[in-house]
Amino acid sequence: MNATELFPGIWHLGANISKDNLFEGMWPIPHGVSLNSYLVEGKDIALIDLVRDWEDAPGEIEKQLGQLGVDIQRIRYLVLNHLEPDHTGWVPGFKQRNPGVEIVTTKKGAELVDTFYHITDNVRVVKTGDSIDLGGGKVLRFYEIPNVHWPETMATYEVSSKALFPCDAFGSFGKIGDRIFDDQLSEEEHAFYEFESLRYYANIVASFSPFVERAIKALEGLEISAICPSHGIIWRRHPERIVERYARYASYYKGPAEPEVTLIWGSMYDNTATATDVVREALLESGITFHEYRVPEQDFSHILAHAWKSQGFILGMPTYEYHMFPPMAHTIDILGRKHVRGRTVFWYGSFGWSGGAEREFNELTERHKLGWEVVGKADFRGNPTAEDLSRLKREVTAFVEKVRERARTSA
Ligand SMILES: Cc1cc2nc3c(=O)[nH]c(=O)nc-3n(C[C@H](O)[C@H](O)[C@H](O)COP(=O)(O)O)c2cc1C
Repeated sequence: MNATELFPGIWHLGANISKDNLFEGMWPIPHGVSLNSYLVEGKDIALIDLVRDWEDAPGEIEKQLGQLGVDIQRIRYLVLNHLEPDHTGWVPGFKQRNPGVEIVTTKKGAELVDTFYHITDNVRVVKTGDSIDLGGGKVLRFYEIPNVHWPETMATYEVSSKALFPCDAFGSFGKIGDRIFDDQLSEEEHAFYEFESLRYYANIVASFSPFVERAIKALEGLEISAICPSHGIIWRRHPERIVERYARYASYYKGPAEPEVTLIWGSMYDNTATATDVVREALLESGITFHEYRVPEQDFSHILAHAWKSQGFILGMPTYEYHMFPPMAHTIDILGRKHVRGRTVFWYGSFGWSGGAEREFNELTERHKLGWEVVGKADFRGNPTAEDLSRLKREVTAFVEKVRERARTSA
């Protein structure tokens, strides 16, 4: 990747992570992820957000600084919007190369700089409204946006260009190529990043949705010419597009979500699988958009993305050792941890003698306060009979109508 100029004196630097396959040690990134950093040059130079020593991202940044003829030691300010190590892991290495650099972060950010890197000297604490004049017409202004995604997070705004650097907010999975701007991408490429931003949102940011709404409100009065996140593409033609998208994703938290169904199921010996064939048939006949996942074969990162936008869930869960089939229990637990609330739900599944899946389902939904409306269930003993299957089909068809009623109308 090469350094790319966004505005006179403002550059995108960064690295693509493409070999490692897990983000935060758990989320698959089959299409990689970018770590974006930005250089603002006035009379003084500031670097906004850094990288972690991951697939030699620091080497990439150094190479790009070399392309711009900027010696690391000339960088006066290191702005840390967010202390998560993917953006800060290289801070100690950077500081070794440039001991005089001034770290700029929030009060909570300064605590975390100490906690993670044991650095306390040359740290400037800023709060909403504070600014740093770099000279040469470049001014950085700071806005705290706590909990998007950690408590210390802030966004940085460059006044002359009106560019916003919001770190994880408005970010996306998916590595970026040489064309890093929204106006350089085809509709097909946009569709790719749209799903990668939904998956990023559902995996990383979803739990903090009320804070996303607050942050969007706090930044509302700002005139923004470009949104330059720490992961993914840069929005300079239509910055409102990614803001509206994030606002919509955040609103799914309270529901209602889209008139779509996510079908998640597991089966040991195919009895629940046989029933799933009928569920799928009913969904296809109903014409509703649905997304099907079998666990544990398919990963919960993708499940979570589709679940986040679907108003309806259908869960196929057999009984296993007086509880639910563990991969299904794990998936529901993840949905609970990510606060996927207020959904319309139908479940089915096979048991051998006394059942047990239902009890665990109730425990999980109560523990996570999911507020799911369970509009139907169809459990059956062993291999489903023709009667079991025709009842299941009728119930799924009725469930789809309920989902359509409950879903947002402006889909
Ligand atoms: C390891 C194992 C544990 C099971 N534990 C229970 C149980 O606790 N209670 C029960 O009613 N059935 C139990 N069963 C029976 C299954 O629920 C039953 O075979 C069911 O049809 C499995 O659905 P599937 O074919 O979709 O995997 C168990 C089956 C297996 C293989």
